[in-house]
Amino acid sequence: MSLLTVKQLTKSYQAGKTAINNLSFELNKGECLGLVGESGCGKSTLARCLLHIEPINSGSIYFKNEAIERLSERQLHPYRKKIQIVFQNPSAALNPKLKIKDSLIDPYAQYSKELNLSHFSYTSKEAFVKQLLEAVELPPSLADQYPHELSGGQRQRVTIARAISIEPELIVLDEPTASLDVISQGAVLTLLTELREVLNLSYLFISHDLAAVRQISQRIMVMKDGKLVDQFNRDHLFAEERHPYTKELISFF
Ligand SMILES: Nc1ncnc2c1ncn2[C@@H]1O[C@H](COP(=O)(O)OP(=O)(O)OP(=O)(O)O)[C@@H](O)[C@H]1O
Repeated sequence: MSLLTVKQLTKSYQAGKTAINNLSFELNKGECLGLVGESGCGKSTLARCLLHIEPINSGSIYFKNEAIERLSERQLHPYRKKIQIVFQNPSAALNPKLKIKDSLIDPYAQYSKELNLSHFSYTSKEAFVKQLLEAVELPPSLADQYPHELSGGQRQRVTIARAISIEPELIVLDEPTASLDVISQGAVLTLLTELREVLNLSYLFISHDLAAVRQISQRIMVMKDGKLVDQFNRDHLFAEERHPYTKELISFF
């Protein structure tokens, strides 16, 4: 079943730059769909358009067959809790003045009246935060610490915990491991894979790093200059019919 369908999406910036050019794809429920391409090809613009952080010029975005690209902020409200995003830089995503427990509770506090959680359960703030920290394999003692007291990898786990706290259906992961060292990267990718299975999540995993995309995704899309140039199952990455640009990315492995 298609969870997210994008049809002929185009986004130009005022400066005249076409960042996304007639892009179409489908993301199926339960899958991790990878999007790879070099810096400046339009990956983050796509993430921002999907989340309505940027307006689009033309095209359609369907979430479970409902067109969401022209919805007002009020109409979008129910979708905001179903689609979460994790950004590259966890330091920018966490308020430095808030303790980890207060950042973690924020989405739940916002949507508590509409939520029907099946994996997590809310009995008290402390207990809920403990469950979230456990889910991302962090010690409960971090709840009372501030972001600057955590490592980069721990901070990214906190932003992941926050994204999963309201049990969304789709998470857009925009370069979530790019700011981490290789060991933390691998551990976060493994964690994301486990969480997808346990929480029945779907991911759009965006990265310039083909190795990371290959590790976590079932299907892979390749983007160049705002266009999709290739799309295939992970097992077909090294197939002869790959686009020359995909082969170029493989050569950097
Ligand atoms: N706010 C903006 N105003 C004008 N042009 C922009 C804006 N944001 C992005 N662009 C341009 O749109 C193109 C796509 O940028 P985008 O950030 O989406 O690429 P990216 O693939 O995510 O790159 P990176 O991995 O470096 O973040 C680039 O040419 C960029 O300069």
